[in-house]
Amino acid sequence: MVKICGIGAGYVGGPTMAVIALKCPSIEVAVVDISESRISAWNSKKLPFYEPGLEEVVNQCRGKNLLFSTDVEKHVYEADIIFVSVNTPTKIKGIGAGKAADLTYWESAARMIADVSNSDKIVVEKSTVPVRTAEAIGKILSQNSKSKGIKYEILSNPEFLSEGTAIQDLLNPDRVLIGGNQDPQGLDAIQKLKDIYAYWVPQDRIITTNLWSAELSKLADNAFLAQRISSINAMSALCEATGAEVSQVSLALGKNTKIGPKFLNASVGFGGSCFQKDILNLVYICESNGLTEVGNYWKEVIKVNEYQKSRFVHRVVSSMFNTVSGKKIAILGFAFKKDTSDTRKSPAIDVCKGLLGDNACLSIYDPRVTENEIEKELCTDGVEWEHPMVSVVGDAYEATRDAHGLCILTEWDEFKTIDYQRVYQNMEKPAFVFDGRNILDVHKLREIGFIVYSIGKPLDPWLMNINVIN
Ligand SMILES: NC(=O)C1=CN([C@@H]2O[C@H](COP(=O)(O)OP(=O)(O)OC[C@H]3O[C@@H](n4cnc5c(N)ncnc54)[C@H](O)[C@@H]3O)[C@@H](O)[C@H]2O)C=CC1
Ligand SMILES: O=C(O)[C@H]1O[C@H](OP(=O)(O)OP(=O)(O)OC[C@H]2O[C@@H](n3ccc(=O)[nH]c3=O)[C@H](O)[C@@H]2O)[C@H](O)[C@@H](O)[C@@H]1O
Repeated sequence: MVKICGIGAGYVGGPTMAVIALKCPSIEVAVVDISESRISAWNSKKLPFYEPGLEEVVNQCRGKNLLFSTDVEKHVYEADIIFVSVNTPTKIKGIGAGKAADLTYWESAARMIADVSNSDKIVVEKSTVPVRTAEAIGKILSQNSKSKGIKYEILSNPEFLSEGTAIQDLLNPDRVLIGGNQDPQGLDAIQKLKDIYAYWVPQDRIITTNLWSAELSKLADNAFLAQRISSINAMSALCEATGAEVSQVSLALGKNTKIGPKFLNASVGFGGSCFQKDILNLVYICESNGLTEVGNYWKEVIKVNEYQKSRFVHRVVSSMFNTVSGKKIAILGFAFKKDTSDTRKSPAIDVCKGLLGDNACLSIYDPRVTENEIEKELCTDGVEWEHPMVSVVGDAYEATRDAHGLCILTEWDEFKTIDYQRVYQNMEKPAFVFDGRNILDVHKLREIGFIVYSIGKPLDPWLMNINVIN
């Protein structure tokens, strides 16, 4: 029986390994992590994060051919194939700080693999890594196992799932990308990994390339997606200045088959743990290769994203008579997108911090994010949570009661069906709505009496003559 070990039980490692276990009943899958709390959550009824469909998949396989353990060494020792899905955050200090990927976790996993292994292994890079990481990992593995005569084959098999739709994405991927050495051993390893995916993925969706193309394709993929969002967000600012409507512009663009309709929703800015970190990493790689202009090109994607978030905060403050000091503002949605409990790099963090900087009182509601998570994100730099200006509440009506304004920061479906008439009655007047996700019906809200700002839509007459100073 083939044995797989997945190192890293996070948003990628957990769902990916669970789907492999589901689709390959004859393969034993062990998911290991150094975090005891993560592993005990995977072994409990309440999984470590919310992801639609994940619980069902885990419940079908856990205790059969899927197990979660902190006994990292044992399962690495026993495995034929090791998937490494550890975190690769942006470095916060030292050379390349603020841009380069921090490969500490990866290197420590590689050294541990070399230490405990006693048989040949295929090591699969699932984490997103800088191009040519496989070369470094290969050296660490081979140099540290020389005396044992073990052969390692390294494959790059980047993950393209999106949070909120991870299970669907894994069950029915657009494509699976496998990069490997183009020599007989490398091609043999590629075939072995292809055989696993072939249990459920059609052959023509499994693409094979050399190692460096696979590693770089993942960074390019995220950079292209984020670039589309920054492009439409840049257009949204121009729409507001000219009377065009960004959703109509998106529709027109999306009907061009050369462009396509996806990733054209203007928003308060993109979030999530990866877009920013992967673009910064790409910029660093460009600069390290002397390609300053190329790096500068990609940097602009992040700059526009920062601009979009601060533009939103300025709209809120300037619309409300240039002061939000002491005013209650309801924040609806804190996750970085709907259908996830993940708050990493959520635009809500910067918007909340911006409003708190202007002394607003925030009442925050998110259907899936806990108070603990919100506290962790907002209380950086040793700030105490006993923040009299922030409260986390259990529903949208409570959040909006006696508020002067409400901000939609995540596109949760339930925010579309709130009784806005009731919300209006219970708010201070004039009552403001700032829709950072363009999910509400602006005309209906205006009929109720709200003053409405919706990203990239024609401005409310109230807001027309207010200049946004950045
Ligand atoms: N979150 C996402 O949607 C996607 C993430 N990725 C990439 O996948 C990688 C992982 O991302 P996430 O799952 O979001 O991160 P995560 O932070 O949720 O999970 C990483 C896990 O690895 C564990 N870990 C770290 N070092 C370890 C070691 N030496 N031994 C055992 N466990 C160790 C950590 O304790 C943590 O639980 C990153 O490179 C990311 O860029 C790729 C596609 C999608
Ligand atoms: O490497 C990764 O981590 C993953 O990053 C993204 O997935 P994810 O961040 O989970 O979610 P997305 O749906 O891409 O959304 C990212 C952010 O962009 C925002 N967004 C997305 C689409 C859009 O049209 N407009 C927009 O503002 C979302 O609200 C969210 O804040 C990519 O879509 C995945 O292919 C990739 O595997």
